[in-house]
Amino acid sequence: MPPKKSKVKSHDGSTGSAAQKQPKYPVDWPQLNSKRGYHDQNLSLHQLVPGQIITIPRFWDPALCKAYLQFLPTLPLITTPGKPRKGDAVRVNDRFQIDDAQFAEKLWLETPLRGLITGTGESSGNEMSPEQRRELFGGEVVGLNPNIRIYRYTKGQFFDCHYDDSNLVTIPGDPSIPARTTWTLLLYLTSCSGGETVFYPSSESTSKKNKSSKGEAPLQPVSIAPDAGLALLHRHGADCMLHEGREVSGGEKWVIRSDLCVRR
Ligand SMILES: O=C(O)CCC(=O)C(=O)O
Ligand SMILES: [Fe+2]
Repeated sequence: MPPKKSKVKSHDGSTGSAAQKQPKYPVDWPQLNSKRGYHDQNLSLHQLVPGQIITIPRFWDPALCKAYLQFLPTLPLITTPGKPRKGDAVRVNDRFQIDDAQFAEKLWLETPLRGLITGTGESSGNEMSPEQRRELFGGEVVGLNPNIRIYRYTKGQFFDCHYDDSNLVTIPGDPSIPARTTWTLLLYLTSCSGGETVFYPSSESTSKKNKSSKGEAPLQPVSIAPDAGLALLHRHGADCMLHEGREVSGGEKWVIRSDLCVRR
């Protein structure tokens, strides 16, 4: 059953909350090049809902997930303050948020992500022209949002239905790049019970991209179960699908969140 849509759209609260201050120290993230490396993994983009949801199974290997799962609990995660800001979705989890352009760049350059997104490193399928890639990702993808979020959901925690906003960001460098976020990146580090990320397609959000038309049977929710190493990308901003992170019923769900950025 799709959730009731409230009159006011809830947002992901990604522009930051006054209740959560930015840490001022550099974070010593574990190295991204795990022993097994990425090159022999036959990674590719899977368009689960064309133009809306893409998955990359086995994006991170088990050793890399493990290294991060040992490190991330040492960060000062903050349990959701009781009341969301007006217009923000109810999110009940533990979160660490930081503007870390260096780490965002590493995630972009030192993993297969750039190759997969720009088409220079894809090993199978998805032969797309540069124009098709621009159309799909909303422009020339130049990197990831420096705003990195780490989520931990334990039993009973969830992220209620919302839409993710597109934000204007600057990717530092020489020269720096003015950019806009177009797709959300969620990287799951664990598998767990419950905790699925569920999307509720509407004919408006999919008709342009998915050729569904009015009068067809109601579109079914699309559910993605957290799976260690799986990356999920979904379009956000004006064409974002309503979605939620369902309640975790067993184990822990750990996620690294950033966004694809296009040049503006
Ligand atoms: O944790 C999830 O499954 C969803 C997270 C999400 O929707 C968000 O970060 O905006
Ligand atoms: Fe979201």
